[in-house]
Amino acid sequence: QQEERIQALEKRIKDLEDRQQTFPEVKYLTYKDRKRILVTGGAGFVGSHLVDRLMLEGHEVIVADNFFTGRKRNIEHWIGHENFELVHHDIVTPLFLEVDQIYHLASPASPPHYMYNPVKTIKVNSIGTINMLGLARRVRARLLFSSTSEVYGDPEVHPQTESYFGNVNPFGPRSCYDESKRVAEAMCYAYAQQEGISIRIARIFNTYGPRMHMNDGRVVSNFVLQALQNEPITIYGNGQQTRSFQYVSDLVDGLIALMNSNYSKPMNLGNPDEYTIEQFATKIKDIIGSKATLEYKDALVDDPKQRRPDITLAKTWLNWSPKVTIAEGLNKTIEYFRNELLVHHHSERNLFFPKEWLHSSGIKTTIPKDHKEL
Ligand SMILES: O=c1ccn([C@@H]2O[C@H](COP(=O)(O)OP(=O)(O)O[C@H]3OC[C@@H](O)[C@H](O)[C@H]3O)[C@@H](O)[C@H]2O)c(=O)[nH]1
Repeated sequence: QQEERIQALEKRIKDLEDRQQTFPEVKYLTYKDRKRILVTGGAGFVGSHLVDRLMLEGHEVIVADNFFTGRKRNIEHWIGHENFELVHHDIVTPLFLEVDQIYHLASPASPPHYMYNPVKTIKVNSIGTINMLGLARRVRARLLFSSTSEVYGDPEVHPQTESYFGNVNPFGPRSCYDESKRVAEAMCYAYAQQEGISIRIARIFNTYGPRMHMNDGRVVSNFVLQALQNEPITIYGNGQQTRSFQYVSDLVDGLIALMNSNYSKPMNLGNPDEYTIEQFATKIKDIIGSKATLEYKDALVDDPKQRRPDITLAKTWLNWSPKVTIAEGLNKTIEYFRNELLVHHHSERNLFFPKEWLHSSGIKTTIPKDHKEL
């Protein structure tokens, strides 16, 4: 009987040991170099990739997220790490923290998500941004605002330069997003002028990659999931509208470079690699080798007809340009969604961690067991 009890205890100890969390090894920064950084929307698609990079670089990171579109599992590999903190918070109510930098990313970004609750979309970008600028003023932190290519609306200038004022419908289904992002840019300008706040504005163009939600509804995740399941690929309108797609790691490089630069006017961050939506559907279908057919649906109201960033400013000021080709980026994304489709139980995890980042900047790493190489 004693023997049995010892065996049971040994099993319990082993189970507990197996459950122990291991973290990717982060760089050590001294207190002089280590920053305390708030990432609003840090559990979202772009936010979580940014958090990975800031953590690996050795900073203290606080994520504030209301989990409207963000997910705990995007950042769960950092929960418990001494440099990391997750706050379940909706920034429409003020937040009092002591930080050096704020990456203000909180906002639904996919058209079906931001149109789902347009009042909330307006609130997060207006009241939420005022609250974050107020926080920046109180603690004298620098704030980077994640603006969007949608400030150009349905552009009549192509490619879009930062000096173009845009062609936005102020009264339509997209206006909750486009106009609230525009007013947020105006708020950043006003706070910089009136209160001396250090601000950065990234106008982010279409971005894709692992950790996009299965229900995201944007074109990349829709087409990849449809092609993988041999379901009809839904093209809105005639498919002749264009978009230019950047892989998420390029965007993260750009965001960090912009934050740490001395450039305080709006800057485009995107990949000028432009496709019609019809071409893009065929491309994804071919890479996957899918039998899916193309299905043409009604066009969306006010859907921009063309979009491509002019990235001269980012090249000049940040020495930044996108590195990941569409083939590389799509392969990683397709692999991620393939794994997502295999998950049937909560215990089957599909945690994505970008391993290539672990090997950059000489960071020595321990890779958590659950993380799948893509
Ligand atoms: O299933 C789909 C989804 C989308 N589309 C089309 O594909 C194009 C791209 O649509 P997405 O929904 O991916 O993204 P949009 O370009 O409309 O908006 C995006 O712009 C830049 C960012 O700020 C935001 O992430 C998002 O608002 C649109 O023309 C859309 O009509 C389809 O044809 N089929």
